[in-house]
Amino acid sequence: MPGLVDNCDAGFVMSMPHMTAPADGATQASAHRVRVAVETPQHAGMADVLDYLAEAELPPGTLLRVPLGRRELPGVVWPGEPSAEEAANALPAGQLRPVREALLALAPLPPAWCQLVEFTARYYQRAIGEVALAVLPPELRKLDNTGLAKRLKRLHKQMGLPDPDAKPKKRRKADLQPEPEAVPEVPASPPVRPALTTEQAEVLARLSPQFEAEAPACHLLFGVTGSGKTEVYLRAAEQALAAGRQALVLVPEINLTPQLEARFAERFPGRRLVSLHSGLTPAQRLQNWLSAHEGHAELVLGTRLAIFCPLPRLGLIVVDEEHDPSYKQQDGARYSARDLAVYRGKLERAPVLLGSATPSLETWQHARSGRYQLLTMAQRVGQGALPAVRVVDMAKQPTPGQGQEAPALCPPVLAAVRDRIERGEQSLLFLNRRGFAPVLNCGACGWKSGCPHCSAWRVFHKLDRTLRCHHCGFAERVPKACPDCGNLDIQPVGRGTERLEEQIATLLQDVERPGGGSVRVARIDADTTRHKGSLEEQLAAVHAGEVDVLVGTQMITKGHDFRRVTLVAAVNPDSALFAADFRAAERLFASLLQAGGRAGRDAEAAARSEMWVQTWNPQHALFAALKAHDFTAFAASQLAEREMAGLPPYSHLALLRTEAREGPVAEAFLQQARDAAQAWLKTHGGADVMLYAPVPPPVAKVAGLERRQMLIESPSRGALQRLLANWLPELHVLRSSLKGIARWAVDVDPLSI
Ligand SMILES: Nc1ncnc2c1ncn2[C@@H]1O[C@H](COP(=O)(O)OP(=O)(O)OP(=O)(O)O)[C@@H](O)[C@H]1O
Ligand SMILES: [Zn+2]
Repeated sequence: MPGLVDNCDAGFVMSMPHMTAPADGATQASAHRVRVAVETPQHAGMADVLDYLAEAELPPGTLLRVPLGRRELPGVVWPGEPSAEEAANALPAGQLRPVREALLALAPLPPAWCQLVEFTARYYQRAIGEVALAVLPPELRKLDNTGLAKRLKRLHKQMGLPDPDAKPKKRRKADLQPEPEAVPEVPASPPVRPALTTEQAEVLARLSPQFEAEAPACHLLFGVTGSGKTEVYLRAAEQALAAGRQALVLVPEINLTPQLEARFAERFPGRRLVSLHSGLTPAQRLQNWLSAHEGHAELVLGTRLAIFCPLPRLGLIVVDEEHDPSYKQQDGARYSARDLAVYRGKLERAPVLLGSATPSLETWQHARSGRYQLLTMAQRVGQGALPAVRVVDMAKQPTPGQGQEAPALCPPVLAAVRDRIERGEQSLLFLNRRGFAPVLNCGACGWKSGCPHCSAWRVFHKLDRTLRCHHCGFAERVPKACPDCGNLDIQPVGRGTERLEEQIATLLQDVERPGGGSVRVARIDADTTRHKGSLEEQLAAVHAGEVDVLVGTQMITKGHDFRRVTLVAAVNPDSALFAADFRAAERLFASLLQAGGRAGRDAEAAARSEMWVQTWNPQHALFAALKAHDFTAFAASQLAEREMAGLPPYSHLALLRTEAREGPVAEAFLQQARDAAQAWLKTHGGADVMLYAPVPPPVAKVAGLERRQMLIESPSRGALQRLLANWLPELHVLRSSLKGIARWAVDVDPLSI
């Protein structure tokens, strides 16, 4: 296979666009050769660090604009020497094209940033240039020196800093380290800090020395819901800041950033805090990123993309809810921000704090083996008890009449909700499925609302009367009659949050609130929160007690510190129990425990707080662990199963996915890829790497393309990585030899298979 790769490279070298005679004509003897990471088209099989000529020596990390073919692209001067092979293939200076513009207004990206990007590219099997450019703020890639200087000027003005123009540009080259920050003025009244609980104090006592350690460790803060993990993050950040360093705090979802931002802003008045997530305007995102990169921002809060934010004085990385699947990027370089946080902490000698009440089994395993330090908080703050978990056997509930659907809530759960309303407390109903009904059905001919482009049903959304595919987005107005037989009576089957909200309002219409008036039911999910600020508004109404029953998807079960909720009900968790995916149980347990964790956070109401689970499988071991709030027991049983089955964390996985118009074409691609891999393994000794047969994923067709995937597994991460690095370049060639392959991609450490 290496032979094939070499040939392929050679073939492309001949037609490499940047190799054509220098159109720009400039090849002065005084020019300097620079290695530049650019986004080369992947299918071209080109190297992604290319040589160019610059008028002056440019420090690694300098952002530039370079010509590639007929285009002009952003690039980054890449550190390190070319490999022997690259050096042998290097072009004579006379054939190199000159750099168009070096963006010297921006301080070079730090070496640690380049190293993080390079590691990401290697590990997730992408090109360096692709990763480097993809993780920069999109706005930055468009700017030239003038535009950049303007942004920096604006930033400095906002921050009350001296005008950057006042300083000579030379600073950039002479002094790559940003200048130390002046300590901002601290306002007269310091913020109120609660006295630490015993457990918080113990955890922080163990964490403290890490801020001075030569090689700080990675920690798992394993704290039950409501144990006050956020307070630990705040105190840890305080220490980092006191040492003159910057703190990076990651949260899984954008919707968790505003409340965290508020808590940090309140605790750190006068300190510079910025957020980084995809919900910001491009200009805001650039501004915040610049502030972090220049070393002004002391606290950076963000979602997974923030892991790539350059921080010259990084002194702490917190990953809240570290188990959350949102930390895994789902396209391009499919990186795990949680895993990169661990790498980055080591690289930049910053302590890492992973927090969760239900750690991922990978992290849990590392904590048990001593690779991570385990910090435990088993008690809720201030006498708060965890809610009593009640598992309802749905098989024992009254059966609905012929042709009727069972009510959304069975009698005991409904009674419990009524109780809460009568006491003026809140209930939270958790259903992880949005829309009104997952499918419409014609009773006369059996027509169902399938998506014409996907192997999936289209979901009925009642509010705008559409049928919407949640896979490809295809939407149409709901038909008045069955498209096949004309029957007027087409019925929704199953239940999403929209329908649940409606049914709950009906079920509770005879209930009177203590203050008078009818019950107030609200819903929060991706559909009700599309507009900027709407989520905050809706959450504020819940916190203010203007809602009696809140219906929602997992959006409402994560992280929120609801003080009035004393009942949480999981309306229909069963579907996840039998999902084919090996992580389904782990994920369900985490989401139920998180959901339950929203109840009884107020000590005064904790004793009467409950979590109800409606299930047809009450005997499932997962519910026993949930009842006992026993993550440890659940993890032990899951780990035993994983070990037997040779699944993570006992093995390492990669998933090769491909899409084509025709299923057999996709299969043929994977089959040939598999043969090639096996041939490589045979000659290079990779007996411990296992290649499975290509299979369709659970939803096999999306947007008109057939999907197939192939699992690669090995107990050795190194062996798996070696195979991928040698094998994937060949797939670019294979793809061009097969007609009809739309795309292929590899997912290293996939979340689901
Ligand atoms: N030492 C303390 N004294 C008093 N109140 C505290 C203390 N620490 C935390 N709290 C309060 O306890 C509540 C729960 O804390 P927090 O939200 O940090 O819990 P958590 O562990 O992050 O929970 P979850 O995993 O559910 O998000 C918050 O209202 C917080 O203000
Ligand atoms: Zn579709």
